[in-house]
Amino acid sequence: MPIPTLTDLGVTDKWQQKLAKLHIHNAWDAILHLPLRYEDETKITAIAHAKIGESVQVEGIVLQQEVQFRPRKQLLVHIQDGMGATLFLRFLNFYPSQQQQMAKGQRIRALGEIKHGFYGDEMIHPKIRAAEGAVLSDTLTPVYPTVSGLTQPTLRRFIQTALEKVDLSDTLPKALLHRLNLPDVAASLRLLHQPPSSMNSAQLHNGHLPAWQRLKFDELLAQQLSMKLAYQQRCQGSATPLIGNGRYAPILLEALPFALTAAQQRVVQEIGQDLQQTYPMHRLLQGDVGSGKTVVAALAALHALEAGAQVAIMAPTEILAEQHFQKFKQWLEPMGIEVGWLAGSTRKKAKDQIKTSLVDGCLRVVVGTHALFQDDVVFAQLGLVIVDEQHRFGVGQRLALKSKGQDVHQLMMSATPIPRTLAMSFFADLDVSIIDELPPNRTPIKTKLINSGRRAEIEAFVRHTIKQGHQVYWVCPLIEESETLQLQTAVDTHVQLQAAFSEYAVGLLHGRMKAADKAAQMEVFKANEMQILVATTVIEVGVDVPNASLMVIEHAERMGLAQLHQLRGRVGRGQAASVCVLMFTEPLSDLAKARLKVMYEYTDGFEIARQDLAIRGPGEFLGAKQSGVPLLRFTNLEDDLELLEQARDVAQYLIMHDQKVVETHLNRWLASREAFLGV
Ligand SMILES: Nc1ncnc2c1ncn2[C@@H]1O[C@H](COP(=O)(O)OP(=O)(O)OP(=O)(O)O)[C@@H](O)[C@H]1O
Repeated sequence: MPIPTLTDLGVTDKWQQKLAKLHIHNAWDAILHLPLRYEDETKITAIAHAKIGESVQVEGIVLQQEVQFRPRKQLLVHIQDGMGATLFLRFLNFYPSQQQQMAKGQRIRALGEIKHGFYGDEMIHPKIRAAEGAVLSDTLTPVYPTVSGLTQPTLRRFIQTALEKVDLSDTLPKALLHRLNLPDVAASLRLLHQPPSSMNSAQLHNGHLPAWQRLKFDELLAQQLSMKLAYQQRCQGSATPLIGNGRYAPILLEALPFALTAAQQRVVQEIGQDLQQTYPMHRLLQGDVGSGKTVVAALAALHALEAGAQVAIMAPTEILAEQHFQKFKQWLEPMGIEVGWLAGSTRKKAKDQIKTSLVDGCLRVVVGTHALFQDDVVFAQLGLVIVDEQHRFGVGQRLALKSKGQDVHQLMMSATPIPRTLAMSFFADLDVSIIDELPPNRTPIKTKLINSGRRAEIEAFVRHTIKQGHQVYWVCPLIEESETLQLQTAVDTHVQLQAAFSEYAVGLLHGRMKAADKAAQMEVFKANEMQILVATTVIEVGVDVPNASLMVIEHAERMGLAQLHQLRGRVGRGQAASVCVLMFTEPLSDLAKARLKVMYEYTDGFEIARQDLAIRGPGEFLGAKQSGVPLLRFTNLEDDLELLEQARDVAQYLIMHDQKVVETHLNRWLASREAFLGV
């Protein structure tokens, strides 16, 4: 049965516009609009028994009513219940009609929270009704999130009608629900919208309540089903299988100054197998900072090249793309493979040349930024796309890239470790390879938390580090003075450090510099012709200078965990013992303290990501808005891992054995635009 529209429910246009603001577009949306809290109008509480902080309904006769003008205009009503106890009702805004309703001698009911006031116990702005003829309701009264101009009774009426008109027969088989110990969906929804008076708010807001578990399960199941179907669809798609002939990869392995770690070997194999399939690879390569993803990407590229395909490597910033470009050139050109470069700042003539050689197929490998997505970049035979830091690219860009070559193989790399729960939930349509091992002989990075007042000590330590032959990053969060954020500018710091370290070369790198200037600074730093590099967070991702062993981060308290972890990962990449100094300025917020503590205690990216998730919640963690990652509405992934695992298994089972259930369940859940698809 189709889901009724709002018009079917008898909601007029005027109200539909209000409901749209609450993201309610049809009857199912209305049903999923769950109460914020509940009011108890099922009973009358004796004033003497009402506790401070409790929301109750009392009944009494008005003893006195008074409009006061100091300290501000307010209406004060004093009532007394049948047992002789009294209570004040206070209104800061009021109408003459209310004054009439609460005239002296009237018997009224007041519903609100009991507070301890100046005159004694009181309710502020309680809901008032005449006691005469009033009945007690059978169920708790839901209070919904609403918008101005849409009152609770009106909204309640719409939702009530929706509950009556929508076919709430269960989408899941009884036996399955029984096995999972979940209640039926209609009962669950009715319970949350109209709970019996025997329940209280705490019980109703407990996520472990069977009714909540059922909604969460349904939501997770719908998510898992649609991702699995997307995955199936991909597996039915066609892509050119890339069969490597072993011509290039062994040459690179031979030339590297190190042997691959076991983890690198494993993921290279996983990728190699994917590339040989007739459907497109969508693989996410995860590895902590410095775990050696670049060489894995290069081996994947060589595999595709051996099979005669073209390869595009894309990074989110020019500095990172440039670095990949240099590495790929260094590794591939000795084998006679030319590597092209295409970024926003590339001059038109050079761009045109690259484009021509991509379309005629002479150029087999190109590295660049999102400039690679432009419509006029056409490939003769694109077979593999490698996207670094994939979470930084919008979905739109990824799709644009997909359209470059019919169903090309895609390898996405991420140094932001995604905790298992999130990966399982949101990347169920991707295959994931994890490099869970760092190259050998790395000395763990030592993290020090130092108050910015102790700058002189830090400078002494910088000098000591340089004397040992190593280099230093000095990171400042902003480049310009901002009144609101009194952050020290990188430009100022550069001047200061130049003065303090006049015997050394001190460079500067910030986001407003031209790409070529940035690249030039990096080159000088890499060659150790510069000992200190003052930088904004442009160096956050991917910069690889193994000789740098000290990182100083100013105003670390202002940065997020993922960013700090990425920054810290710029050191500890060689064999020297590395140190990361997190400078902070007091006072510290609780959040800042929590973050700095995590940075001090953990170095493992996955553990930091887990902590980050716990501190910020999945929404912010994933940066849903930018990444377009769909979010769940009822489920809290940290608490509901078990449900997620069940939903995953059930989804797998249903897809194989019960198409009908899959269809009905998805039909219902996808009807809500604001459900997990979140778009
Ligand atoms: N198996 C290995 N043994 C020793 N060194 C390695 C190995 N693999 C990579 N390296 C070196 O480790 C450093 C880090 O590698 P790479 O830049 O690929 O890291 P990454 O995973 O891309 O990290 P990030 O996300 O921080 O950029 C590089 O200098 C690289 O040459």
